[in-house]
Amino acid sequence: MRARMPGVLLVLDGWGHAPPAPGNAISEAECPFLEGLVLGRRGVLLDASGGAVGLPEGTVGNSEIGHMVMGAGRPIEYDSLRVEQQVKSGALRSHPLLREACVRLAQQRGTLHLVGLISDGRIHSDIDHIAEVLRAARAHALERVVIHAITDGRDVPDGTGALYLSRLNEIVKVSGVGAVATVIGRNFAMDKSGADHLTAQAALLVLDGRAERSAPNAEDALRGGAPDGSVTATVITGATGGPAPVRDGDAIVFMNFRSDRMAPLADMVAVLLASTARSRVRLLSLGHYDTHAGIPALVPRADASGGLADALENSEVRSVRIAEREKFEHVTFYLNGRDARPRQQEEHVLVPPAATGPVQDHPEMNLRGLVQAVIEAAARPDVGLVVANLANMDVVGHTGAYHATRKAVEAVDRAAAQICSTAFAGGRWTLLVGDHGNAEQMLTSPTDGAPAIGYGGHTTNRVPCALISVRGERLKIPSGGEAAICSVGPTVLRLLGLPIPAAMSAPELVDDSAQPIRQG
Ligand SMILES: O=C(O)[C@@H](CO)OP(=O)(O)O
Ligand SMILES: [Mn+2]
Ligand SMILES: [Mn+2]
Repeated sequence: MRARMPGVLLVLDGWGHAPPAPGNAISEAECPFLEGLVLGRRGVLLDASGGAVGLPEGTVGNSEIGHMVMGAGRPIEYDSLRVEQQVKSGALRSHPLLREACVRLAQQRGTLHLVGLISDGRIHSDIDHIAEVLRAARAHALERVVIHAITDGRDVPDGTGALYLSRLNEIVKVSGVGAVATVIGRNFAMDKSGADHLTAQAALLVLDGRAERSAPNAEDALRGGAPDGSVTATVITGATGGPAPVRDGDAIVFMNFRSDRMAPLADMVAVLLASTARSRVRLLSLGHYDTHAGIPALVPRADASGGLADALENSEVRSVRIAEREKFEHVTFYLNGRDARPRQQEEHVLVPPAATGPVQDHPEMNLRGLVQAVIEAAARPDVGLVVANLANMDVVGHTGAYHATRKAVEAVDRAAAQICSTAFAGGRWTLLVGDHGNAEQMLTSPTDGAPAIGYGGHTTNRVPCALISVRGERLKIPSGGEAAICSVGPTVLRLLGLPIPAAMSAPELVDDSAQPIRQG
């Protein structure tokens, strides 16, 4: 079926809104098109963080929850919220799978290994969850518990790694059990680019204590001057008295609640264990991981089905999903409610990278290729909806490189303007929205009163959402005064002229009073 009113959904990744200020790479960039959308009457501001989308209150948004709730048309309890609920209720500590693992370890004097990102960025992990599992280990009187610490510097300011490792040592001291056995940066342990040699360094460190260097304690592992995310594999000799290789019968708990960046390591660990006669090692993960290994999760995922993808499929409306590598899963798997089933009416275009090397050296990434793909798809009369993610403000923003991020904003501005005008000329509406803030705030104070330092992470700021419509409709915030990016799914369906499923409880944002849509 052809959509009566075809359109384009552009997710401008990391497009948040904040008042003009130093460190606001958007207000300080030359971006007349985006600025006009926000300042003019075409746009509204939407919540993209905390409880409004299904995250714990006060938590910054992220690309997974952002795309998921846009597609689902309602807030979805994110993994971090579910873990937090289980911590509060005590259910995590007494979880049957954890209990079973601990009982076995206690009987056989095995070692519990915890592998996790050590920060409170709360995008992939929270250091407090480690404290909770250590309490469980203590309750079972486990003698050997070791922590394989992954240093962050992306979800929290770079350079704070040592602070978090000393906080971890405090947690260990208070819980009376555990020791940090190894340290490695997230750029190795949580690589998801498919660079197996990076993942392997982390896997061999965890499994066999294999590393080129050692340090007497965790904080000393950071003394080499590398960014926190790039700390090379280090064995800690002090507390554990040398490496703590995984023996058959041990248990490993992956402590990140988010899957995407931990799944490659978890999978490699599973394969290496099986090939080295350690198949009785119990593997568990805090949240559900999309692995081949099928690792049991302590906290199951929330259902995000019944959203945009199902509605498009049911109405037989064709959509084309377009992104560069970094955000490809977001416009497909996550937008579809973490559902990888192929759909007949859906086409995917993976835009290849334009250049190699540090992204801050080519902040425009491959916007040229992406714009071309969007324009080609939008020209096809059989395509009802084109969805594309313009990743630059997030991907370049994460480097913390301010000047490059401004360039990224300017490149996105030009690309979005070109797409909108071409779509408009072809009779299509375009809805533009951020999935969470990033580029609008690139300074932060790590502790109250401390001077601001550079920061490339996500924010809790609201995000702009704007409509360029052929029929002249505008967006409105429903009475009550607030809306979140969960409204994107129903708004897209409304603009396409399709029925909105009951599961999408968020209000659509099309303002009838400005330009009534003739039904039928
Ligand atoms: O890169 C990532 O893993 C996170 C930040 O840690 O960002 P996003 O949610 O945009 O993927
Ligand atoms: Mn994002
Ligand atoms: Mn990001």
